[in-house]
Parts: sequence; structure tokens; C-alpha cells
Amino acid sequence: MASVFLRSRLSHCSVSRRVHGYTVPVKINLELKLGYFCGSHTDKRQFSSSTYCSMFDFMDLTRPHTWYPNARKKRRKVILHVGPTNSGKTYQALKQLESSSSGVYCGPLRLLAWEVAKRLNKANVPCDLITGQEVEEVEGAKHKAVTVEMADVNRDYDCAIIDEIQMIGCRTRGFSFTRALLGISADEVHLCGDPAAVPLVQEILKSTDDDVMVQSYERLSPLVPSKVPVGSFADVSTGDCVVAFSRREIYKLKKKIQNQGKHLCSVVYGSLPPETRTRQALMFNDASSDFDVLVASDAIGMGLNLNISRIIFSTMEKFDGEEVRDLTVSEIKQIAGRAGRYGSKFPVGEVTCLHESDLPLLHSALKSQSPVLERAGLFPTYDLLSMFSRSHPTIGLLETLVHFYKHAKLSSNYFMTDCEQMLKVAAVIDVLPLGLKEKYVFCISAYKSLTSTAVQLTWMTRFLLRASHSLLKIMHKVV
Ligand SMILES: Nc1ncnc2c1ncn2[C@@H]1O[C@H](COP(=O)(O)OP(=O)(O)OP(=O)(O)O)[C@@H](O)[C@H]1O
Repeated sequence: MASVFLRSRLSHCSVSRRVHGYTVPVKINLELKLGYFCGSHTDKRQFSSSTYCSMFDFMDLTRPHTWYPNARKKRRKVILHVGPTNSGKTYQALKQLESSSSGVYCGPLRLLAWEVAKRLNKANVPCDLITGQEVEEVEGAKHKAVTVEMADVNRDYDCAIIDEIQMIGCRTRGFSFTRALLGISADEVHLCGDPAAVPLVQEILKSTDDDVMVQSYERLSPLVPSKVPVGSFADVSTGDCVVAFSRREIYKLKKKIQNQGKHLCSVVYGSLPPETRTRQALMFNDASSDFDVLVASDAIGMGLNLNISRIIFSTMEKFDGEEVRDLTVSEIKQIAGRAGRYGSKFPVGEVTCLHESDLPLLHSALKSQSPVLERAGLFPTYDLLSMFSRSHPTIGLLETLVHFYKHAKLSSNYFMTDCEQMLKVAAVIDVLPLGLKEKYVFCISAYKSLTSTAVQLTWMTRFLLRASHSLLKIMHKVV
């Protein structure tokens, strides 16, 4: 239904006919005001050549480093902490954050941001928690733990961490990591993640004039791939985490395991409400609780420190929004790496599958390197959309996004983010009496939870109207 709605909206817009192939002359005042896109108030050493450009090509996204004048004022020290899972990369970066006078942690999951905020506050470093769903401010805090979409590129920090930097290559969320990488204004920026991201990050940062260094790590505790599958739910034991890729499957597995009468299961998956997800993870981690088995989606794959003894893949395939495909090497390693975390009560991690036929893929993935990332996600900033919109006042957000998607020019280090879900949100909210900024905010923050039924679209329309004030309060500072 949503796609029908979207199709009709798109044909109604006829964006490509009306706004095809712009190279728009800009007036002097606009040029001055928006100088940083042409480089005028950024780093004069490097970005001054086109200061007096008289033509502004909105579709030219080939120099995204110039979108962040605040960060370009600094020569940042960027440290890439790379290595396998459970090798202490984040631990080392967090030590720097903890000892800095101001800082920000940017993570891919709300649960990770929550863990970091808790850790810093416990260490008497007041730390705010800011995610798409909540703002928890702590008096006197100069530190923030945020989900990467909420990273504030207008503030200055001593220290910043961008965790799971390999997500810069993610089809749908990569642009938020690119924005944080290029835009965070911190003296020291710590990037933690897979070595596969190193060449791309180094290439991208050539344009920023930052100092970049690479620090490599080894796994701190062994991870043993099992030669035999689990085979029967009767063989599931305390500390096991069974991984599945849909909510339906997760609850089916939970039921089958609990039917054996030996274990109670916690569940963790991405769309669980944050409080419930946190409670379920805590319950599993708590040795005194009866919930000694976890059934989870790949939401546990990133950075979470859970007391898992053995990872059991119930399948090696997942539906990625477009098709059912095999898990990638990187996904398999990330998820498997949750077993036997250093410092947990299981000093050795084990990993296996439910079905024997899945074992070869598991074994070969664990022996392979993740393929090197070639391109990072990119998406136009609000400022850029807003400039475009001012030059084309009759065009709505949906048409603007479609136009950028079709006509933007990118350098070879970048790809345009897959914005199909954002377009669906834009199609709905374009008819609402909201400003461009509000609409943009909703598009980049609400698309993750959108599904494609008419009921949910109707619900979302109502929700947007109700939530606009609170969400805007959160987003106001970061866009
Ligand atoms: N030097 C250390 N002393 C004590 N504990 C450590 C040390 N280094 C790491 N740890 C602990 O080991 C676990 C794994 O560390 P960390 O989360 O930093 O690994 P990582 O390499 O970032 O893993 P992933 O890529 O899976 O997120 C954490 O519980 C962390 O607190």
C-alpha cells in the first residue's frame, strides 16, 4: 500500500521534468551566507580556491568535507582502533573519552550509548544520553553518549568516539557515520571497528588534512568454532545465545527452548522498545536471574557486552529489506564475536549452528577477512536541501529528495544512501503543515521504524503531528 501511495505521489510530483539538471546562479548574499559549501569560511589553507564561485551546483556532492566548517577549523588527531571483535578497541577509546574534559561517544545502537553513559556516570564523569527516542541530561555534563544520527556537528569537543566505523558502508545508515566522521569537531577522534574500513577512511580523510594513525588489536580471549551443530533444542544450555533474524522466528525459538522445561529465555531484537531491550539484556547478564538463555537478532552483533558462552546461528540467511541472502563475512564475525567476552564469566567463546548444513559457511567466514570497504554512504545535509528548496520554493521535500537521489554527483569514495524508506516518510509528511526542517528531521529519524501498511502510515501521520514538538526539541541541536 505504501509503495502504491509512493508511486502515485512520485508521478504526481513529476520532479524530474520540472527540476531537471540544475546549475543555479546564486546571488552574492546567498553565496556569502552559504560560503562553506564553496569553502569560504572553512580552512583557508585548503578550501579557498572556489570562494568566489558565481554558480552554485546544488547537485555537486563531491566535496562533503566542506559541509562541516567547524570540524575543518581543526587539524584533528584521528586514531583508528581496528581488530577483531572482543579485542579491547572500544575499551581503549573509552579510557581516552573518560579522561577528556569534554567528549562524545557515537554508537550504532541505543543500547551501546546507554552502556557508555552508564559507565561514564558511574566513573563520576557526568554524561548525557541522547538517542532518537530520549534525552537524559545530567547536571554539569560535558560528555554525551549518543546514537550516531544524533551526533552534534556544531559543538566542539576534546575527544570523540565513533564506534563500529565499518558501518560507514551500510546501505541505509552509512551516511550518518560519514557525517560524524567528517563533521565532528573534536581534537581527538577515535574510530573503533573492523580493519576493512581502514583504506576507505584514510582515503576520505586525505581531504580533511587531519592526522590519521592506525592502532591494531588482537582478540583478548579465544573463540572456538564447533565442528558439530546443536541439532536439538534439548542441547541448548546456560549462557547460549540463539540467533535468528525475524521477530516471529525469535519468539518461535524461545517457545521451543522453553518447552524443554530447562531454561527461560530473554529476547533482544532491534524493534523492541529500548527499556524492554535493556531489561532483557540485563536479565540475561544477571547470574542470579532465571533467564539464562538469550534468543536474539543481529541487534546483539555490535559492541554489546553480554555474558554469552556460545552463539548458535539458527540460520545463516537473512532478509535484508530487499531479498533473502546469506549472512556476510562481516556479519557472521560480528555476531559470533559476542561469545566469550573478555572479563565475562565465560573465558572461552564457542560458536556453532542449529543445522549441520550451515557449518561450512560459518567456518569459512570465521577464517576470512571482511572485504575491504570501497565506498561510504552520503546524503545531502539539511543546509543543502534548504538552499535548494529556497531556490525552488514550489517543490516539496519528496521531490527535492528524489531530485538529489537522481542527479547528485558524488566522488568515487561515496555512494548515495538508499533512501527508499525516507521517501516513503517524505511522501506522507509532505502533505502536513510542517516546515522543511521538521520534515527533514522526521525523514532521517523516523524511517527506520516505518513499515509498509496503510494502518501504519495513518498511525505515523497522527504520531508525527503529536510528536513534532518533543522530537524537534531533541533534534534541534543536531541538524
Ligand atoms: N585492558 C582491559 N582490561 C580490562 N577489561 C578489558 C580490557 N580491554 C577490554 N576489556 C573488556 O573486554 C571486553 C571487550 O572489549 P571491547 O568491548 O573494548 O572490545 P571491542 O574490540 O571493541 O569489541 P567489539 O568489536 O566486539 O565491540 C569488554 O568487556 C571490555 O570491558
